[in-house]
Amino acid sequence: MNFNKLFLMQEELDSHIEEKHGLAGEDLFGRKVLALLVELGELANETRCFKFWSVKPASGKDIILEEFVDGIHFMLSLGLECSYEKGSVPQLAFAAEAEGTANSQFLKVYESVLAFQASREEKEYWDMFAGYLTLASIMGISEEEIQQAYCRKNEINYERQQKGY
Ligand SMILES: O=c1ccn([C@H]2C[C@H](O)[C@@H](COP(=O)(O)O)O2)c(=O)[nH]1
Repeated sequence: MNFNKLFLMQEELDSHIEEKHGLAGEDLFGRKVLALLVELGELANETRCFKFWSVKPASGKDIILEEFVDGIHFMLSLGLECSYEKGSVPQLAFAAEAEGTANSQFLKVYESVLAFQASREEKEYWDMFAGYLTLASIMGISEEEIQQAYCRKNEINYERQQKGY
């Protein structure tokens, strides 16, 4: 996965949003952490993986992908807040044989987001990211799909800003 390209795209989008909303130079860490947790909840809701009381199926792949890459946006954005994109990006082994259920992996990712929030350390940052990619793997989402869906949503985010979102 070409993270350098995604970090660059995220940096441009974030700058655009911050300028537009007069937030340049402001500490947005806490708000971005909460935004990420909310996106995780939205994604979980679309998968319906925890809804043992319901027989309705998960949403379609496009919807799941869009929610998934909303989370990628905020993860990249948090990395930029902490300047971790300039460090050497660890090799993220895309979990080809991810074990566990989506439900248990969602819980692990929530935990890792909060661990990163508490420490703000680079190791915790990449652990969180790797856990999220493992979740993708469990859900049958490929690297290629993540890249494509990220680029598509990144464009939509610009359009929304132009339309006064
Ligand atoms: O500083 C920001 C703020 C928002 N977003 C993007 C990430 C998600 O793709 C989308 C979330 O918007 P909602 O649909 O949740 O409002 O906005 C960013 O990339 N950077």
